[in-house]
Amino acid sequence: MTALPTHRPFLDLPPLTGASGTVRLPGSKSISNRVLLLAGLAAGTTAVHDLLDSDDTRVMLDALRALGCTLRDDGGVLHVTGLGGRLHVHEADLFLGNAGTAMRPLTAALAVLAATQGGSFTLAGVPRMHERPIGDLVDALRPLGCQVEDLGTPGYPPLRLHGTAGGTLAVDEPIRVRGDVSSQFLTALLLALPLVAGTRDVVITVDGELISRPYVEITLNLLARFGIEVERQGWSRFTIPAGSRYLTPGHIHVEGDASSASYFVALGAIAADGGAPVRIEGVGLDSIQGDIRFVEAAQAMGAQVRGGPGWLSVHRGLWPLKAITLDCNHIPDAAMTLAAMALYADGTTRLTNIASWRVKETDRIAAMAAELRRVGAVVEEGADFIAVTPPARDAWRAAAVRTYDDHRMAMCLSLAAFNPARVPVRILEPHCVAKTFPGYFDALFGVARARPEDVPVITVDGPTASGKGTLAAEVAQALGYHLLDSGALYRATGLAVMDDGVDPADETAVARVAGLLDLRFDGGRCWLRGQDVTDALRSEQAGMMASRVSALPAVREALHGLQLAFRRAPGLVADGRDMGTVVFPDAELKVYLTASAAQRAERRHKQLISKGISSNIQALRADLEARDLRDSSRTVAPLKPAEDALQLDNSVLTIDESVKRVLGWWSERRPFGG
Ligand SMILES: Nc1ncnc2c1ncn2[C@@H]1O[C@H](COP(=O)(O)OP(=O)(O)O)[C@@H](O)[C@H]1O
Ligand SMILES: Nc1ccn([C@H]2C[C@H](O)[C@@H](COP(=O)(O)OP(=O)(O)O)O2)c(=O)n1
Repeated sequence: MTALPTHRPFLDLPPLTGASGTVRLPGSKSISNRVLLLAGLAAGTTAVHDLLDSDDTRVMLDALRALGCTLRDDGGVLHVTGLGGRLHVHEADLFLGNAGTAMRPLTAALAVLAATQGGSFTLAGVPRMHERPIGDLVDALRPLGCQVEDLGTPGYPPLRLHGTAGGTLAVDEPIRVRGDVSSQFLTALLLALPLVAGTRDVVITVDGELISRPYVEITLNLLARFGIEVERQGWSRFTIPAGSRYLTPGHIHVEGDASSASYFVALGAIAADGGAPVRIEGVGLDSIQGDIRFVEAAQAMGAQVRGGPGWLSVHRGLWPLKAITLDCNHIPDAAMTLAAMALYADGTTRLTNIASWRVKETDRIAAMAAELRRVGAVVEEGADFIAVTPPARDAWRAAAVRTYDDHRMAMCLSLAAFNPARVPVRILEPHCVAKTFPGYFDALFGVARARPEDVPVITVDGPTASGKGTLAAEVAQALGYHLLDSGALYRATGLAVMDDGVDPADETAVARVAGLLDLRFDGGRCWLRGQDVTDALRSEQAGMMASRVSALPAVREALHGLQLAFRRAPGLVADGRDMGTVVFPDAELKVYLTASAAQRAERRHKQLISKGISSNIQALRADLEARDLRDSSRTVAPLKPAEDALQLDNSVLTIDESVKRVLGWWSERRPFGG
């Protein structure tokens, strides 16, 4: 399962220039939550493969668990043992975050179950969820005899669903539901009403024009996988046949999220060339998700797309992209990505029939208009349309864009980083992507390229035990940047030299070892020639040996390219002795960190004790002073502050205070203000 992204207030994207390579998509949110509910209602155990791990699926899983379903994760396959249509738990308070795909169907299912088997359930979410309408669903449920109590504003969550055992529902007449605000109300009824289709057909009729039909198709498709063959007359009448029962298919595979694919289709159209396209795996032209038709819209704007079952391959065709006018009713979520592609079009792109955007995670029409204007676009918005005219080249602005706790805002706006003006983009509250795509930014940086000179670098140089490593790691973590512990490269060279029995004074031989260093950093551990050397690297012996071999010019030369390769989007924090003076002379911020020798000896002493290594503080101090002397008196790349470095003596500062100081300096240098 994917790790959730760290909550950080912002993530800065450097200007990006190209993209190529493969992205493996996480599972579809719409399919995941429907499958979970169906598996939870069915009898028996369903093995769910490739389930999306995200905020929205997590709240659904928590709800199923609270209702008495058994969930077992077996090496990435989730085994769900369902209720078999019988309530195991008759009272529960469920928190459903901002997941419409959990709130709507659970409301319908629990209303029906409480009304027939007795129970009391409250369903609540985050404040935004309490602004998202559910009245049309409640209006469909109440005439059946379901007791739905508004706990806040009528027509909006939170709700309480209750009833007494032995109740029956009035399902002889067709059940009417409005289809023109959200198709999720119809989906919710379709998923829940098989529970009461024992002895007679249950008919649902839709009032008004049904929007977002592709999502209803997903519902019908998945119901069929669970043994329920709904008969459909056009898009206005749906019949659940008498005797319908949820039957687990045993195993079910969740395909990749077609809406998530849209960002990478767009990326390919904007930034990949034919020789090295962006390949998307997990969803393909055979997808059951309506948003796969985003591909046609992207093609209309100029994307070159090939695809097959479970894959797509995209590169740039027309450039600039072609502005289009499109009715987006069939791709409500993915259409947002067209608004971002419009930044690179040859005129005004007009997306129409998108009124449903206004009742999603946020008012997406207003939010998109405001944020695209912030980067420099000219945007017109109406009740159900948005029209985007790209910024002229010199009108692009380095903007801090808001994301409104809306994953799609964050993912769409990241595409603004490909601007021709080479200005960076700051994404505020970027962790909102966890709603559907926790690894989005890693996936983006995995395929997107930046010019090295556009990738920001912060250097932290200074003597041993001044706290460089600690400070650099914390700053990198706060900014979401990569980390280069350059000392580790010299230490690893030292270890390899000792291993091979090479004379540390033989410059050519040591440089050869450095040039062939087989070193890998992974999950906070370090591997040398396939062996975990994380602890060995930190030994004082490795430090001393590193200090010796690092004085050899040929060794420094051999490690130079390796260090430069760490400069990758979104940014780098590099610690060492010569990061600011030699390796990254153009770094935007250079910090020279010092502390008194007494402080440093004491810190190292404590550090060693905490690792269970005994040491003598006097000897440590003598060693570190010897190392300072050698590091600063060598002829090549000696330890000294870069001319433009900011000095920070942290003798009397805590780690937190040092980190705050450096982040403060950094924010002053960024072009975003504040
Ligand atoms: N500002 C600070 N105040 C107190 N202790 C610190 C501070 N910065 C770092 N330390 C501690 O000092 C020790 C050495 O820090 P480290 O980051 O390993 O130094 P370096 O990379 O410069 O050799 C660590 O145990 C760390 O927790
Ligand atoms: N950029 C660098 C980093 C380290 N070195 C050398 C000099 C140092 O004494 C050793 C070990 O560095 P490291 O940063 O790991 O050591 P400390 O954690 O500061 O004790 O490597 C260097 O010459 N240039």
